[in-house]
Parts: sequence; C-alpha cells; structure tokens
Amino acid sequence: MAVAAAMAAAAAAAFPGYTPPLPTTTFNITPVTHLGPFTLRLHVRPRRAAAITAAAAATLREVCAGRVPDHVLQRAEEVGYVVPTEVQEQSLPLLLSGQDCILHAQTGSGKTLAYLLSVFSAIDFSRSSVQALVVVPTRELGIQVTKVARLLAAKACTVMALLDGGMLKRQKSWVKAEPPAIIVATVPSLCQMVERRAFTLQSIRVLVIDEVDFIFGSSKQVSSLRKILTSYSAASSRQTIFASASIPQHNRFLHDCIQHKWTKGDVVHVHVNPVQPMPSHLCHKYVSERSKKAGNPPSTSAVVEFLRNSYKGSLDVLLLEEDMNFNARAASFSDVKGRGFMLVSTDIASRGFDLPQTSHIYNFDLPKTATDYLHRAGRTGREPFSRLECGVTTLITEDEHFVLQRFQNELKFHCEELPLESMFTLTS
Ligand SMILES: Nc1ncnc2c1ncn2[C@@H]1O[C@H](COP(=O)(O)OP(=O)(O)OP(=O)(O)O)[C@@H](O)[C@H]1O
Repeated sequence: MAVAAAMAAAAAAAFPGYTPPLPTTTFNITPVTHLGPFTLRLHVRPRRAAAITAAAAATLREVCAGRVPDHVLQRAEEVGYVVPTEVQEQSLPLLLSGQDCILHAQTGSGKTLAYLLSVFSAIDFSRSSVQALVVVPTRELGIQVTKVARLLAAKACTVMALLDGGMLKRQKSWVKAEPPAIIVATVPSLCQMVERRAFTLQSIRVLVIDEVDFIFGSSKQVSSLRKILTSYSAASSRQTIFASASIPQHNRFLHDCIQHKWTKGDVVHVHVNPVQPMPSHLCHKYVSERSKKAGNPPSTSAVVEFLRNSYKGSLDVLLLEEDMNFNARAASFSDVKGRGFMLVSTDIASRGFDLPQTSHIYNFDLPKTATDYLHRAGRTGREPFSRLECGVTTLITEDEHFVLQRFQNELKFHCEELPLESMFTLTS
C-alpha cells in the first residue's frame, strides 16, 4: 500500500506554478500492526515552485506556433504552461506534425500536456463529431485529464468523460444528440458505448492510450484495447499516441505496434532520460523491520482508523481504494484536491495521479515490481516542484533486502538505510 503524505492546496494542482504558503510540520504516527510501540515521525516540508526549464530554448507558444490554435495557447499560458518541459520540447515537433509517437518519459514530466496539445492541433473546432479519444486506466486519472483538457479548451469544444461508475445511459443520449469533440474514457466504459452504438470511432483523428503498459498488462482489458486499436478504427486514418513512464521491453513494444498495426510503420519512440527512469532528485530510504511479515501489509481501513484517531482535529486523513463505491471515491478525490491532507491509498493512486505538492511517499509494503515502485515513487517530485528534494520511504522485512536491491539495479537509484532509531521514537 502506498501512503502519500502531502500538504497540498487545490490551486496548485489546477494551476501549476502557484505556491500556497505551507507550514512546516512534523507528525508523529504510531504505525499500526507490526510496529507496535514506536512512533514514526513524518516530516512535511513547505516547498516553493521552481522555475521549470529556465534553460529551455523556446517557449511553448514558439514550439506550437501555427499548429495549435491561439486560444488554446492563450489558455495554456493563463494556466501557467509557458515553458515546455523536456518531454514536451522533444515530442511536440513530432506530435504536431501528425507523427505516431510513443511518449516514454519520467513520472511527472508533463506527458499529458504534450499529447493534449497534439489533440487540440488535430481537431476541427467547427465540426460536431468525436474526433479525439484519450483512453486511461482509472476513473481518477480520467477525471484529471478531462479537467486539463477542459481548462485548455475553455468553451471552444466539448470534452466528455466516459468513466467507470458514470451515468452511461444518460451520456449515451448526450453523445448522440451533440457529439463531443474529445472523449476521455476508461476501456470498459468506452467499449460499452461503442457496442451500444452510441458513436463510432471511424472519425477519430487522434487516439491516445495513457499508461499504456498498465492497460496492456491487464488481462481483463487487453482484448478490448486491441479492438479499440484495430477493429473500431484504423491506424492509417488516425494519429496514435502511447504514453507511460515505464514501457518494459520497449523495443519489442515498438515492433508489436508496427506488426499488429496499432500504429503506422513510422511510429517514433520519444524516450526521455532512458538511462535514468527514476527522477534523480528523489531521496530513497528504507527501514528494515524485523517483526514485519513480507506480503502482509496492514489493511487500509486499519491504517486510516489509526491515523484519524492520532490526528483528530490537526490533519485530514483520506482514503482512496478500489473497494470504495464510486461516489465515495469521487468525494475523496475532490477532497484531496482541496486542502492539506494525508492520503492513504492502494495502488489505484500510483498511476498518473497528479498532486504536484506531494513531498513524501511512505510504502507500508514493498511494491511487487520495480515498475510499481517507480510509479508509486513518481507521485512525488513532479513538475513544477521537481527540483526540490522529495522523499520515498519504504518499510521492508529482512527477507526483502535483495528484492529492493534488484529494484535499485534495474531503476538505477540508491536507497539508503534509515536506522530504526532515527525514524522511530520509543514510546513505551
Ligand atoms: N510546461 C509546463 N509548465 C508548468 N507545469 C507543467 C508543464 N507541463 C506539465 N506541467 C505540470 O506538471 C505536472 C505533471 O504533469 P503530468 O501529470 O502530465 O505528468 P506525467 O508525465 O503524465 O506523469 P505520470 O507518468 O506520473 O502520469 C502537472 O501538475 C502539470 O500541470
């Protein structure tokens, strides 16, 4: 279970570059099951926005000139997207010329804006038809991407979210009556709508699959994803963009893209920071805990209950996990965007979740794979705060040392042992 501890303000999520004043706070937590009588000290630091890429040669407006409508660029600037991040600088010239692309860059590097600008450059704002489709793995990521797309579109076109737990029946008649230009969808909701003939994907100009390795890795979703890529629309008639911070065996994936006609034959792999997949400013620590049993993390509800009792009145502790109903998930999600908080979450929040001011991640269990570790860690150290040092602390058992070492070798990062006594204060 990943525990993202952060002091954040909603405005920072919606308006990059905005820095609300934050107090420095140290929280003492007594972890729940295996740690018994210890107090865990959580430090939450205030952090200031860093100037993003002062050294970047051109502004976003210059990179997109003549390709992205002026009103979209205007909105982007108002929101705070002025200078392109590295992945945007590298990919936008290709994306805006209509090239199929695999965007492969570190977590929090700004892939969403890169592919959305491509979407806005390709759609015809005067046409009433579904022209762009962004496929996401989770409802929460869908809400986030929809929000950025709406922010950029202002009222120039409609962006509809077709997400699990949504009102698909009602949305079906809306899509038919007034087709939105852009749809952001999870795979099951999208397939339901297409199978019920609410709309076709024939007129799609841009198809984006975000967190592509995650969706391909789900046995439940993979056959539907293949249909979206090949049966419902043809690669030759659209621009196809895949995005993720991790594309294991990317050469093989590139080969498959061409072989299976998921993309055109001249698809480009934009790989930013290939040598260092993990953002370098993250500070990794681990605590070896003798009484902890591998693969036996405390339940989320136990952790939440404990933390809520410990922080009554001083800190909001929120929960986000798959088992919650969609309304409760939506409430938690909008709450975390609203004020300072500590979020207790399962891996549902480990992909794409963008809370830019998250400064600490606490892994109560060791993630199963190096890729999972990378994505959980990537919830911190995100643009525009990425130049500041952020921390990832993982509780492991003695048996898990070698697994963590394997992750370090694979992702090329260094994880320092945190002596138990510097992290815990004996309270009994
Ligand atoms: N050019 C820019 N200027 C300022 N902020 C930016 C810029 N581009 C993106 N951001 C901000 O950077 C943060 C991370 O962006 P985004 O969510 O797109 O990352 P990502 O690469 O998709 O990460 P992940 O792989 O974790 O999903 C967001 O808060 C976004 O608003």
